[in-house]
Order: sequence, then C-alpha cells, then structure tokens
Amino acid sequence: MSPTAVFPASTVLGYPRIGPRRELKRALESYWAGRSTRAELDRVGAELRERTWRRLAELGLDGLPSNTFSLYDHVLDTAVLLGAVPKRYRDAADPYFAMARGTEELAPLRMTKWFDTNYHYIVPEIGPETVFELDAAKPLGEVREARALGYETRPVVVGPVTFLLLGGALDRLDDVLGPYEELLAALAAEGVAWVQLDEPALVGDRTPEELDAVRRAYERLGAVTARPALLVAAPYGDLGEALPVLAGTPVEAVGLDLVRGGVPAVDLTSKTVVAGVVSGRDVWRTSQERALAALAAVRASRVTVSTSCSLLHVPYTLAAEPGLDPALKERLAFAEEKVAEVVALAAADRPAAGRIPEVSVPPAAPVALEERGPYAVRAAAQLTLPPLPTTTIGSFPQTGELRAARAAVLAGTLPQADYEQRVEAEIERVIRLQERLGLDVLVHGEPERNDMVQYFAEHLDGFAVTGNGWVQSYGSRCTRPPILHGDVARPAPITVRWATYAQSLTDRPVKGMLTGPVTIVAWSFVRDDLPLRDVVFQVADAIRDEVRDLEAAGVRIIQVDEPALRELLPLRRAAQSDYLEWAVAAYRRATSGASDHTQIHTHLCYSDADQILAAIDGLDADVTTIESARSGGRILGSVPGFGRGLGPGVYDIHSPRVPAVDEVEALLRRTVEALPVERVWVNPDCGLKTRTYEEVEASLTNVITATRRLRAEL
Ligand code: MET
Ligand SMILES: [Zn+2]
Repeated sequence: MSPTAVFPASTVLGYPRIGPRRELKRALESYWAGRSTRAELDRVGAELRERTWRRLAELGLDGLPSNTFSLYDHVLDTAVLLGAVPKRYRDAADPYFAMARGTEELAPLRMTKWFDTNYHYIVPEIGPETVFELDAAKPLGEVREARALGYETRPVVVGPVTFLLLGGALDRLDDVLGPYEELLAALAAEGVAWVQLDEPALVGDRTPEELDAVRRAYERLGAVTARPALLVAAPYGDLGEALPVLAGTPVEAVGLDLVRGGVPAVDLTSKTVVAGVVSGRDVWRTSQERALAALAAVRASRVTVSTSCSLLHVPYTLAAEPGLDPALKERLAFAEEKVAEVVALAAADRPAAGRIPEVSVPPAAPVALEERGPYAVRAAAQLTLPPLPTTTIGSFPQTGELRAARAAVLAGTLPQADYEQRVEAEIERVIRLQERLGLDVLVHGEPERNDMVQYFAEHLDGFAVTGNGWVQSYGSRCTRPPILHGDVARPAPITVRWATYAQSLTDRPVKGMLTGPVTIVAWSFVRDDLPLRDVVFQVADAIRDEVRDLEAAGVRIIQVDEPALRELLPLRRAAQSDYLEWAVAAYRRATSGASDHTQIHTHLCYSDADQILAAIDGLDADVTTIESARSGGRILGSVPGFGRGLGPGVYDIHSPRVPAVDEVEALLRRTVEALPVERVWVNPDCGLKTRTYEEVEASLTNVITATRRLRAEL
C-alpha cells in the first residue's frame, strides 16, 4: 500500500546551516582547538536548527525540511548514516571529524566540489570491505527535536544512487539499499509522512546501466511496506532521460529544478511535482511571471512550489545588509527573501503586477589581441631557475591580528595608513621566511586580501560586496561572494603596489598574484540578465590591464589563478565544449598581453583535472600548479602529454598535518617519473592562508629537504 500523504504547498529543498552570524563556524573552531566541549558544540547545533525551523514557519512555509543541518558535510553524514566509516577512523577520539579533517596520524578523506557549486563535500570511501549498516540517530534525532518544538518535518537524505556514484561504487547498490529500506521503515514508525532523497547525480549524463540502477533503487524503496511518501529531488539541472525512469517507479513526488531545466514534456499526472521555480543558486529576485508560467505548464497530479536546490548556496538574509545600495537591494533575494517568494508563489493564483525592471548592458566589444610566442621561445626568454624550482601558491597564514586590523579600518578605529604599514610588515615577514627556508620563487603572501575574489571585487567597478553574506564552502569555512551587478571596469591598479614592495625586499624573483576571470565570475553572484560568457570578458579585460601594469613595474612572473575552472563545467557533456571554449578564451584574453619573457603561472585546485586537461593545456600558461597530494597523486596518470611546466602539489594544505620528508619525497619521485624533470615544479596543493605559521614552516622545511634530496641525484 503506498502512502497517501499530500505534499505541502510550499517548501525549500534545504537551508543554510552555518548560522546567520557564522555561529557554527565559531563553535566548530573552538571545539577543534580544545577550547570547548562536544556538548557545547551540539548545543550550538541545536540552537541553529531551532532558529531555522522557527524562522521558516514564521515566514509561512508549509513543508519544513530536517536533517539539512550538518556539523561538517551532508555527504559525510550520509556515510555515517549508512555505516560507511572506514576502519582506520573508528578508534579516533572523534571519528566524524577525523574523517573530515584528519588527525596527527590519519589523513582525512578526500574532499571535492559538489556538482557545479563551490561547496565541497567529503568523498565517501567505499570498498569491497565496506559493510553498510544503518545508524539513523541523526535524522531520527532531528525529527524528534523538531517535533518537541511543535514542527513536523521532512527529513532530507542523499539518495542511494548519488551516494554511490560519489563514492565510485554503484556496483554496491543492492547492499546499500538494505539500510535505506530500514531507514524508511524507522521513519515511518516515527510517524514521518514524507522523506526527501536528493539525487543530483541524475541531472548529469547517465549510462543505461546507471539509469537501470535508478529504476531498481526506487522500485525497491517504493516496495517497502510501511514507509513515508518519497520525494526524489534532482537539483542543479535537467533530469533528462532519468525523469521517465523515475516516473515509472512508485515514488510519490519528484523535485525538479525548473530554473536550470525546462518544464518537462513527460506526463507526470500520477505524481506530485515539487517545482523548483525559485533559484537556490543565485541572489536575484524571482520573476513572478516566469515562475507562475512554469508552474502552470507542469502536468502533474499536484504541483507545489519550491526552490531549485537547497538554499545552502546563498546567504541568510538581506536584512543583515544595511550597507547595500537600496536600488541594488531591490533586485536581490537571499535565503529568507527566497522563502518569502516561495510562499508568495504558492499563494498566488494570477501573475503579480510590478515586475522588477531588468537592466541590460551590452558586453564590451571584442578586440583583436596579440598572441604570445610559442612556449619554447617563451621558456628561453624567461628567468633561469634551479631544477625542480620550489614555490608556493600565493597566500601565507592570515593572522588574527591582520583580520582584526581590517575590521578596525572598517569600524573607523584604525587609520588606513597604519593598516597599510601592518600589511607591509607582514609582507616583509613572509619574504624573510621564504628566503630563510630557501624557496626559489617567492610570493608576497597576500596579507592584504580578505579573499582572493572579494579583494578584486572591492577594487573593480560593477561589483557590490556584502557585510554578512556568508556562504559555506566546506566545514567551518565560508566565503562572501561579491555581487556582480553592473559593467566591470578597473579604475586603478590593484596589486601593483604590494608586488613591487615585496620585490624591493629581495633579490629572488617574487610572483605577482592575480585571480582569473573565470574564478571571479564563478565565485560571485553574477547578474542573471546577461550570459556568463559575455560578463566574463569584461572581467578578463580588467585583469589584462593588471597583468600589463605588473609587467611594466618589473614583475617577471605572474600567476593568474583559475581554481574554479573545473567547477563551472556543465554537468551535461553536450554543453561542456561551449563552456570550455569561452572559459579558455577569457583566460587567454586576461594573460595574452604579457610579453614572452614574463612567465605566466596558473593554479587550479579540487579540479578532478583529468576531465579538463585539454582545456588546461589551452590556457597556454608557462607553469600550472595543481592539486595532487590530497587525491594521492591521481593526476600523475594523466599528465605525461602536458607540454609545459607543471607543479602537481606535494602536500595537502587543507589539513593541519605536517607531511613527512619521506612522504613528500615519494610523491616527488612519482612526479619526476611521470614528467620530464625539467618541467617539474615543487609546490603545495594550494595557498597556505588557512594554516598557522608553525605548520607552514615545518611543512615547507620538509618539502625543501625532499627537493634537495632529489636534486642531488640529478
Ligand atoms: C583556492 S586557490 C588559492 C590561490 C591563492 N593564490 C592562494 O594562495 O590562496
Ligand atoms: Zn588552490
């Protein structure tokens, strides 16, 4: 017998969890530092959950989700739920955080980007030895907790197909379905009416075998005798060929992303459609007209209103942004405002009048660009360096003092000139440290940057920055994406003064450090009235001017970071080449103004770079540094054909762990076996700003010792 519960008229697929004032971040970091207890951390979690449910109810939302809270990551929570905790972590003092962050003895699990977002999840480690076993404490606990506060909720769990695909183990489907069936039974016993299983993996290209797995999974879960009604939600795109498959299973409701995907032609008259018409991916107000038209076009037994995906990707509320220009604010909606839109759409029975006017500015006319010479010519013209040159990715630890000083400037209690002196003092410290450690290519350490995108946004026209618009990136880490709302231009040089100051302190080369156009647009909330491919070239032109000015100031090596290149890659193959074409063109537009004797570096991280190697090659950078250590050197298998300088990272900077000399040496040996030694660079996986000086000094010392051992053999 299938459940008969009616789905609520309005809901959201998920909600931010870091806290409106980043309360969870503070609680986590204090717990990790040993300054507070686990009980104190759990209390902050409970308070945040309560506030979220209360606020959603106050805003008039009918269907409240639960289990959308997480202490670190919802995919890691799912692994725990299913018993997929690798043996080696089980005896750790706190196995959950040991998997997330590592311990003295244990490296953490791999982490990578969640679909095409800037959120990072912990990759489940599933092997033949994994025994799936249900541990439903968390979802059941949240259901009870909400009920005690007077709220009935719909638990949200990552679905079996997505979970296994993320862990590269779809062959374990039959084994994992047992715990899912038990979970459904346990939730039914608890009186839960609906459960939401998130299956974002279904909006990508799926093979016939994978689609068959979808069918088998939902046939089986649908056949559980006493179970809640099932909502299968597919955020971040179009379900495509997976939709008829799902529609043929007994699931009661499907959640569609109608912002990115079109209204499906598939007949869904036996299902409820939870229609995602309010975007969870941007900060722009919803066009009521367009949303109502989409709602009207869906053919289903019941159509209810929702967000296109979890609101995890947007800040909490515009109410915390008194500093934003009111005219811009009119065009914006953060999480709370989006909930209000969902509620209003669910109540509306006619198109609302008074649409917000959309502003449209034509993109800058493309100009003919001079190209750089061939790589061999450039390499001969550039600086001569020792074999296996050592460098870092740019940032050094951001100290509490510097952050406090920046806040004091904002508050008006510290004069700008004093702040700039402190930045210079920090640059000097970083330069001296690198000289002492013996690095070959130095950096200034980026102390003036709160964030690699926001810093540029603050210095470019066309961007607004928020005061509190924090969005979770991973664990306790958040970013404040700037809002790109107008035409982009660079009124004055941005980084030249810091780069030249750093170079004035040392005879060794100092790399200039810029963020690339693709990453700037990827990590901003970009106006939704123009295609990204138009906007990105305006940003590229601004960076191009900066490259020129750095070069004119005598900087011989310039790094233009593109860590987000992989992230924006469309989930469907059919759309990928078009994206890669404009992304690569934008990067080249930004860098091709450099002369042949300027060495251009780029840096990518969390890239799963194997998929986009041709595009990375197309960037035509002289040197590419890339994440490799955290993923165990997997990239080395795919890079032999790479024709220019390459620095696969030799240690993971996302964990406080200091890598041993032998460990670095081993990875370095594998690297020189995979690549011609004269093209190999030695560097960490990524920037060092989240680490302490103590960790950095110890780690880099070991990196340099390992490099010297190898050099001695050359
Ligand atoms: C996420 S990539 C970071 C690159 C930047 N240059 C840094 O070192 O922090
Ligand atoms: Zn990086």
